[in-house]
Amino acid sequence: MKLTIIGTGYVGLVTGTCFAEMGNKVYCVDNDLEKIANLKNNILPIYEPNLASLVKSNQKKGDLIFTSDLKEALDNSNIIFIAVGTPEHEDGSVNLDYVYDVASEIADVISQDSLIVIKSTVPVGTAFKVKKVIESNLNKDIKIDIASNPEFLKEGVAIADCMHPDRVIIGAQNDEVFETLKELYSSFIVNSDRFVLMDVKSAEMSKYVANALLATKISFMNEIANICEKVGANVKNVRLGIGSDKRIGYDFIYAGCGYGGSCFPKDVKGLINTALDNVMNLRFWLMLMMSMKIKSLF
Ligand SMILES: NC(=O)c1ccc[n+]([C@@H]2O[C@H](COP(=O)([O-])OP(=O)(O)OC[C@H]3O[C@@H](n4cnc5c(N)ncnc54)[C@H](O)[C@@H]3O)[C@@H](O)[C@H]2O)c1
Ligand SMILES: O=c1ccn([C@@H]2O[C@H](COP(=O)(O)OP(=O)(O)O[C@H]3O[C@H](CO)[C@@H](O)[C@H](O)[C@H]3O)[C@@H](O)[C@H]2O)c(=O)[nH]1
Repeated sequence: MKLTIIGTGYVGLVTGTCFAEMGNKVYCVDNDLEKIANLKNNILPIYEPNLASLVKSNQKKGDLIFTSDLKEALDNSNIIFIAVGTPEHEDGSVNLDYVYDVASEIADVISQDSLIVIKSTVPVGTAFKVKKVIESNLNKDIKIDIASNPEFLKEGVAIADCMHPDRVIIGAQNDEVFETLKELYSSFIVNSDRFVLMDVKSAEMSKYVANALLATKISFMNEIANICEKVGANVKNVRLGIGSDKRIGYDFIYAGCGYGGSCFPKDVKGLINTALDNVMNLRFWLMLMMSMKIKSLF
């Protein structure tokens, strides 16, 4: 298959390279000219075991193309992944500027019917907004399909996570899109049970909920570690004791100094903001309505 990945950062570079290794032709686009120039010379912005050799061999074969020319990429592929950053604003809400900039840039240069796949971690509803931005800026008659395909790789074991995923979540609106993405991922997944197909919004939500639940496990264990220290118990033994219950599991209950990483802090805040924007406001609105009703009785 012929693909474009827009945003050649941690996620874009790793997934683009893995797709190329599986026999696809992949255009990795970035607007950071220095990053692209370096990648063309096999100079990588990150270290991941095995990544450098895969980049080198696939670039040599011509299956992995680094470019800043979005038009060249889109003219040659009709599955387009968006993998740009979604950092946090100061108030903890998600900064979607990079995502929407890419949507406008796609509309400017796209020349054929395409499937746009959102791989960046984005708040629920963003994929449909991206589709709207593209469609409202198009000046040609082009069909756009949209899908959500959140990424779950961990830094340090990114290639292994990408090549052997626990699951691949695909959120889409029609069977054709499900089939296209299942075919693309079929070389990573032999067991078809590991495809989780759903609607677009549930896929977007799943990514935040997974990170928030993992972060909750760690935070809970950190609190337990404090108590263990006070009472003379060893949290490492407690981890072994509770992890053997498969409903709890051994992973993500290692106590430490508090979770960090590039995603947990911002994604937990992202989910809180979604709740505040939706559920909390709704609660406020209902309370206001009720108090107005009570007032009207007197
Ligand atoms: N890093 C991780 O471990 C990880 C794992 C899973 C999901 N995610 C999510 O994936 C997304 C990407 O994360 P990342 O860590 O790869 O980010 P990153 O900052 O490493 O990479 C983003 C890239 O996008 C490029 N970019 C920005 N605007 C562009 C544009 N208009 N055109 C072309 N390129 C553009 C930047 O130059 C940069 O190279 C985020 O939503 C993140 O939350 C990250
Ligand atoms: O038992 C644990 C596991 C992790 N951590 C901490 O949690 C953070 C995140 O660790 P890890 O998950 O290994 O790294 P990330 O690369 O940040 O990956 C997380 O964030 C990514 C971005 O969303 C997701 O794709 C991954 O599935 C998710 O694990 C780090 O500060 C770890 O030290 C602990 O304290 N205890």
